Amino acid sequence: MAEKRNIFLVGPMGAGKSTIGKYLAQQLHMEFYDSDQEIERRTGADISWVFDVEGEEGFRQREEKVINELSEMQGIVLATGGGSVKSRESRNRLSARGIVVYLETTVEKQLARVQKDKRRPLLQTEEQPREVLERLATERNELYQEVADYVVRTDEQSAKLVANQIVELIGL
Ligand SMILES: Nc1ncnc2c1ncn2[C@@H]1O[C@H](COP(=O)(O)OP(=O)(O)OP(=O)(O)O)[C@@H](O)[C@H]1O
Ligand SMILES: O=C(O)C1=C[C@@H](O)[C@@H](O)[C@H](O)C1
Ligand SMILES: [Mg+2]
Repeated sequence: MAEKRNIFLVGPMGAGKSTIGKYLAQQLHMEFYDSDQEIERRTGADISWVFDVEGEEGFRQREEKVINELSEMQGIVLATGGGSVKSRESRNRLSARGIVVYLETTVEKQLARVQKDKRRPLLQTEEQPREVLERLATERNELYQEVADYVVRTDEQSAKLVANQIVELIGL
């Protein structure tokens, strides 16, 4: 039997990785995983708690381990954490083990989608959320581009329609 390809979604906070990933997995009858949710499941705590107790460095170590283990599976859709591409190891593993789709959006849309949500520790600082998101975009957009097989905009249509577009694009 042919190897079942994985689909890995990368992109910034509020791009829609978790939401679109679920639709995509439903449409393709694949299993859905989310690295943030997997870290929460394993620690029994939410992401903000892990950042508070272990620092971003501790969170990144957990994230790298979870992505390594999940990406070894076959036939899954994986929504990765927004900062996971900072790890060269994770970028290499994602590229080697599946089709990587970069969900691209604007800082404006990110703000509208995540501003009221208190679960993103990097936005719970003194710095204005817009400035944080712009800084992260400057640091990371080229990493998303580097790892991506496909780039799909998520600011112009609903999450369901974006999932349909991905199915057509990758020809599954
Ligand atoms: N294409 C879309 N159109 C409209 N709303 C969307 C779209 N995609 C996601 N959303 C909404 O934006 C919010 C954030 O989306 P989601 O949690 O999927 O982002 P994420 O990329 O997983 O972010 P994070 O990296 O922080 O986990 C959710 O409330 C979701 O319903
Ligand atoms: O962009 C980031 O660094 C993050 C994105 C989220 O998915 C979570 O992994 C966490 O809030 C950090
Ligand atoms: Mg998510």
